[in-house]
Amino acid sequence: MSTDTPIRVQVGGTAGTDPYEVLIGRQLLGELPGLIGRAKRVAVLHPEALAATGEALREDLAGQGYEAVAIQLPNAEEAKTAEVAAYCWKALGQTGFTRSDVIVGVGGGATTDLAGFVAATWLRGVRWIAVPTTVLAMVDAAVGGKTGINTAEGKNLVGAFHPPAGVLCDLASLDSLPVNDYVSGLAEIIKAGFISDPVILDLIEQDPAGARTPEGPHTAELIERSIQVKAEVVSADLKESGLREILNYGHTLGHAIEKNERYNWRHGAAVSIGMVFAAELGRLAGRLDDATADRHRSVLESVGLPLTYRGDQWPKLLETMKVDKKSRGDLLRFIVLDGLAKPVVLEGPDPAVLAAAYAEVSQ
Ligand SMILES: NC(=O)c1ccc[n+]([C@@H]2O[C@H](COP(=O)([O-])OP(=O)(O)OC[C@H]3O[C@@H](n4cnc5c(N)ncnc54)[C@H](O)[C@@H]3O)[C@@H](O)[C@H]2O)c1
Ligand SMILES: O=C(O)C(=O)C[C@@H](O)[C@H](O)[C@H](O)COP(=O)(O)O
Ligand SMILES: [Zn+2]
Repeated sequence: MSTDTPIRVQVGGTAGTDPYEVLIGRQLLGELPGLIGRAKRVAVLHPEALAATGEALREDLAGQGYEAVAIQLPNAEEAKTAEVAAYCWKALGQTGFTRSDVIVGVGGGATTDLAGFVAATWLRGVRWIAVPTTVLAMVDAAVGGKTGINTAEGKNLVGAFHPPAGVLCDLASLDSLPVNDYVSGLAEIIKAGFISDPVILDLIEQDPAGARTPEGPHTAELIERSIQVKAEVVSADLKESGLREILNYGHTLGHAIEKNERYNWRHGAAVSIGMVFAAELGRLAGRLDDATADRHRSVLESVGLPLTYRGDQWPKLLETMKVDKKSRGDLLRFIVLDGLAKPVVLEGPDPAVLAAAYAEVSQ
């Protein structure tokens, strides 16, 4: 991909939603003023790990005449709490942040989820721009307008649908990402492959080692294809009244594992195990063929993602899954595959089938 001209993917613009663009390329910060528009104040929310980036951006915006403040957040999931949101609300209040001002979230998915949530709740909604700096945030978290925080009872239990005004994916930011975080993002890329675009799986299988680094031969294509999948789905169903549930493939168990690990695991690692579980569930429910189910294990393992979790945790995980957002009353619902790229909802599976699927991923 030429990195001079960014790739532009349009999201939304249907069913009364405002359209916005996801830009993929390098040196994209020049696009920010156009997105910020006539705001007087800009709040740059960034994680501790990107303190220098956040401050440089604040200075740059201040130099352009904006009243710019930087708000530093804890790294990773520690940012996705009610306390951190309240800290941001206080900072915005002290800055005199109005409805015409703009929030910029620069960081991984935890940062963009929190920044978007603060934007959704401040004055009942202000504009925000996502500048994702991890693979996972580029291909998934920053696109689609799901924003939120975790509670002790579960992942993302509090939140709002509040799409950004634009998303700037600067591939250069991936150079500083630790390999574990890079690989975590591959889980969502692989998810996009299984639910919608199998070329993604072919590209990773051709060169799994290359897929683990930003220098890999297919990095830009993998990111772009995954963003296309996400963009198509959320454009058709922003508020998850149907189709959007397919993006939750692997997340029913994945989120329960994250809660069980007190949010100390990376999201992609938990979703990886969740996808192996969902594949086994699909197979045991008589829907998914053996080859596609087995392909989950091989492709996830080839890039270094985990496939198994502690067997003795099943009763707790099952309890947590009951408050998954796809549940309806007492009915557990899962996304499974009816075949490659054919996601469907499996409602109320037999508890024995669920336990048998978990036995296949338990250590
Ligand atoms: N809203 C959605 O649709 C959606 C979709 C998928 C995932 N998510 C959420 O995204 C979160 C996971 O996001 P993530 O995988 O990006 O993890 P993350 O945001 O926790 O980032 C991982 C770590 O990398 C640091 N970091 C970020 N960018 C960096 C860079 N360029 N160089 C060095 N360090 C950097 C972060 O500070 C953090 O410590 C989860 O909370 C998950 O629930 C949301
Ligand atoms: O965008 C979506 O919709 C997704 O389900 C994408 C997931 O990768 C993401 O982790 C999302 O935050 C999960 O949403 P939740 O509603 O299950 O919390
Ligand atoms: Zn996810």
